[in-house]
Amino acid sequence: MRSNPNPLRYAAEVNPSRRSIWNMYKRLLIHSREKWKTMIGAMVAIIAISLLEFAIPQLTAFTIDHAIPGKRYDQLPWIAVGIVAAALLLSLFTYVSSYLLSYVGLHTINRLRNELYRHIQMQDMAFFDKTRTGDLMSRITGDVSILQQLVSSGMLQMVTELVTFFAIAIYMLYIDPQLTLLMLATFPLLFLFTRKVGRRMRSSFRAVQESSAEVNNHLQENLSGIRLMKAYASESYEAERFTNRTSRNMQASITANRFTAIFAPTIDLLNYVGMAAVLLFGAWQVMSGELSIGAIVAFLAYLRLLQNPVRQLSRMMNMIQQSAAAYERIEEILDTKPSITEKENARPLPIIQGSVEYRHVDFAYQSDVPVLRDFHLTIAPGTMTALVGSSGAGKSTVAHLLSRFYDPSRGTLLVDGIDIKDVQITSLRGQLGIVSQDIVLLNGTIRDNIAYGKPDATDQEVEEAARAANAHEFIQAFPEGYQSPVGERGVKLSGGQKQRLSIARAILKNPRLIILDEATAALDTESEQLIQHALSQLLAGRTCLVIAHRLSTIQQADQIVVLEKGSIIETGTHEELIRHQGRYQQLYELQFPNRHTQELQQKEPLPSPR
Ligand SMILES: Nc1ncnc2c1ncn2[C@@H]1O[C@H](COP(=O)(O)OP(=O)(O)OP(=O)(O)O)[C@@H](O)[C@H]1O
Repeated sequence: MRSNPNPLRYAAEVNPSRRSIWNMYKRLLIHSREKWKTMIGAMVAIIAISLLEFAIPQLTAFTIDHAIPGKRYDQLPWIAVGIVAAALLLSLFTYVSSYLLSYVGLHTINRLRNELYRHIQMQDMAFFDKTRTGDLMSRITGDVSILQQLVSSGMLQMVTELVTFFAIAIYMLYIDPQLTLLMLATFPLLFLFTRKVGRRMRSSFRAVQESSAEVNNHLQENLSGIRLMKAYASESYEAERFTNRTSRNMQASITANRFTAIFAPTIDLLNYVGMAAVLLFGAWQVMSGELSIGAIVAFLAYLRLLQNPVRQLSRMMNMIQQSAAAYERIEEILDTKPSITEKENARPLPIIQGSVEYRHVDFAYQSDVPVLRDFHLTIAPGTMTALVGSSGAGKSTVAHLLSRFYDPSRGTLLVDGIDIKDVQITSLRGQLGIVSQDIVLLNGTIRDNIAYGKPDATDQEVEEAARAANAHEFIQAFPEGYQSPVGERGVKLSGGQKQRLSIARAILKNPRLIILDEATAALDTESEQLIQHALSQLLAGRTCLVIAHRLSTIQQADQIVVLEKGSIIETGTHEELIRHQGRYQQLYELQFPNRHTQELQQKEPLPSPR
């Protein structure tokens, strides 16, 4: 099998990319495109805010330069009304822009989160083999939420600050180019400083997010395996491991905060240097009569307005870098392409009869460790084939290939003579029923769980399937019957009851092909009989591939395939293989010492196994 071309990277390998901030904005814009009208509304409000912020100092300058020297008492009320009106409009537009941008932001983030979820779902099993659930969860929840913070409040602020900055800078250049250039002289330094610290900041934020994903992983694994932890009384051991992880997370946060803490005072310092220069030079110009007092007061007010966005932007740097680090982790998933994909011209698999052929199949999970070698097997429609062999021989792998969870590295797999790589994956899996020993019950009612493969099933169909699977009686015994909740917070079911539910689920789906991963755990005789009866209902007339752990249940199989180290070493019926006295007979002897073997040996020898 091909190894995943783009496995997710981890902290140590991370080198923050220069492009990720732009990529982040690009993707956010793509997702916000749909709401362009709202964005235009918000932009109009932002421009209005900038104009109003610009108008207020103008009124101050007018008061100082004209109203006061000319003793124009009549103008004072108008100036006051003007300032209050401008302030009212400013509040109104701030509210409008803030609401509209947060609306767009939340919408954008929602779309991004859904895109990410869909992309994760599309990944092949090799991706899930390599990636830890806690890590994926922290990317979908934690990292996306960090971006949410940027989009909902930060983007508004950034756009407002940038518009204000340019509007004021242009106006000031027009009023007094010398003074403005003097003031702007510190800005290249600011830019260089931001760039240098920004990248280091991002990798430290990245480390924070990686370590918090580790904390998530620990929680996810521990809480879902709480019984194991309690059974082995490993609480203090796990608590210590948890403390180590949270400490690493804390250390990473401390480092990241150090950068944040250096940042703001440095920006302030550079701002004050600029201000001192303006003040000295401006005062000198006033003294020499080149500039009015009103102009210098207004200029200083603009300077504050100009420095504000810079100060805000520098504070936001923290948020931007944190978001860029989060975005890098999101992008890694979005850039991961599944290796199991449909061909462009894939067609739906027609309703099948159920013949299966593995044609000289080789397979490896990791390219240097072969798992199946030249595996060749033909299964006739409506028959039962059992796979037996030592643990790790490759039995489950044979079944995984049929579900197209993985693709063979060589050879082909045909269903009804059609290469499964040529058909749409959903149409293949739609005709396949899997009854596995680790039964997954989802949060929902018993009915939802049975109807999982056929959501439009009627109540009658659900009940028929449950009856066929010997599950109806115990379901009825619950106070809420089919509507009883199951899953983490639902009714508690025994192992045998869960198995019967999963058989009912498969019966309702009515597939032509069944993969049955037999339970290893022995059940009590009554449950065993109920399950065997349910299974016989399920298997009747269908093609069935059984991964057999207990040889008692497969003696009626049409063919038994003995696998060792990924190759078939014997094939035949139960009787044929017992007579052959090979590996199957050994396995059988191990499970049932002295049973049948002697009896069969006394009969006429059967033809040799194929
Ligand atoms: N997802 C995986 N990634 C890497 N190696 C795997 C993976 N799944 C199985 N293997 C390896 O492939 C080999 C065959 O595994 P498989 O599960 O098919 O054996 P099995 O015969 O079904 O075993 P068992 O009877 O114990 O369930 C084993 O060596 C196993 O370690």
